[in-house]
Parts: sequence; C-alpha cells; structure tokens
Amino acid sequence: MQNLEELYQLVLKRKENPKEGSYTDYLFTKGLDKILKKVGEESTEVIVAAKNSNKSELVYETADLLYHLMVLLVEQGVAFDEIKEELAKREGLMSKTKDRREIQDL
Ligand SMILES: N=c1c2ncn([C@@H]3O[C@H](COP(=O)(O)OP(=O)(O)OP(=O)(O)O)[C@@H](O)[C@H]3O)c2ncn1[C@@H]1O[C@H](COP(=O)(O)O)[C@@H](O)[C@H]1O
Repeated sequence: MQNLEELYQLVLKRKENPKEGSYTDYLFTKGLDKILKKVGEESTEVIVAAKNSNKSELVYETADLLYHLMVLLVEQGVAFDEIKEELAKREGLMSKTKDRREIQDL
C-alpha cells in the first residue's frame, strides 16, 4: 500500500540519495524539460483513456501521471505539505459553482 504522500517521500529520498539505475534518478538527471515532457505525455494518456471509457487504462495512466507530478514537485522544491495546505484552504468552498469566493481571493 502506498499513498500519494509516501510516493512523494520516496521520490524526495531518490533526489537526496540518488540510486543509480532507478527511473526516478534518470528523470532527475535528465532535468526539468524531460520531467515536463513526461507530465505532458501522461496527462494526454489520461485524457485518451477517459475518452475511450477504458477504466483500467484510466487508473493505470492516472497512477503514472501522479508519479510524474510528484517528481515535478520535488524537482521544483515544492513540499507535499504545501499542496495539502492549498487543498485544505479550498475545503468547503468548492461545493457551489456560484455564490462562493473565488480561490484567488483567499
Ligand atoms: N510510481 C512509479 C512509477 N510510475 C511510473 N513509473 C515509470 O514511468 C515510466 C513510464 O513509462 P514510459 O513508457 O512512458 O517511459 P519509458 O519509455 O520507460 O521512459 P522515457 O519515455 O521516460 O524515456 C516507466 O519506466 C515506469 O517504470 C514509475 N517509476 C517509479 N515509481 C515509484 O517510484 C519508486 C522508485 O522508483 P525507482 O526510482 O525507479 O527505483 C517505485 O518503487 C515506485 O513506487
């Protein structure tokens, strides 16, 4: 069992202690452009899977996308807690499409 925060921590560990031959290390070595390319590719694959109503493919590609997003966050120096805090700020504000404060007003 691995939740998203655990995955983030594992990726962070790879950044701090590079493990030769690991795919995560390969991405960090290649750098930002490569990571962004993967995020773009995996996003597209999520869209295609959903468009094809292929649930198992959607689950698989979503996991790929989340992993690559975690690599991007670590590469950019964004802490997982910053994402949690941002999500927490939005709690309760997203249930209505009208008559709610805009997120940028927070
Ligand atoms: N969740 C993932 C994960 N999801 C996807 N991937 C890799 O992402 C790649 C996506 O496949 P693609 O065919 O798109 O890419 P590719 O052809 O292999 O490579 P490029 O296109 O990038 O050149 C595959 O090589 C997968 O192994 C992942 N690699 C690692 N993890 C997690 O990260 C942990 C550490 O991994 P390592 O750093 O490799 O030890 C693992 O234990 C997992 O928990």
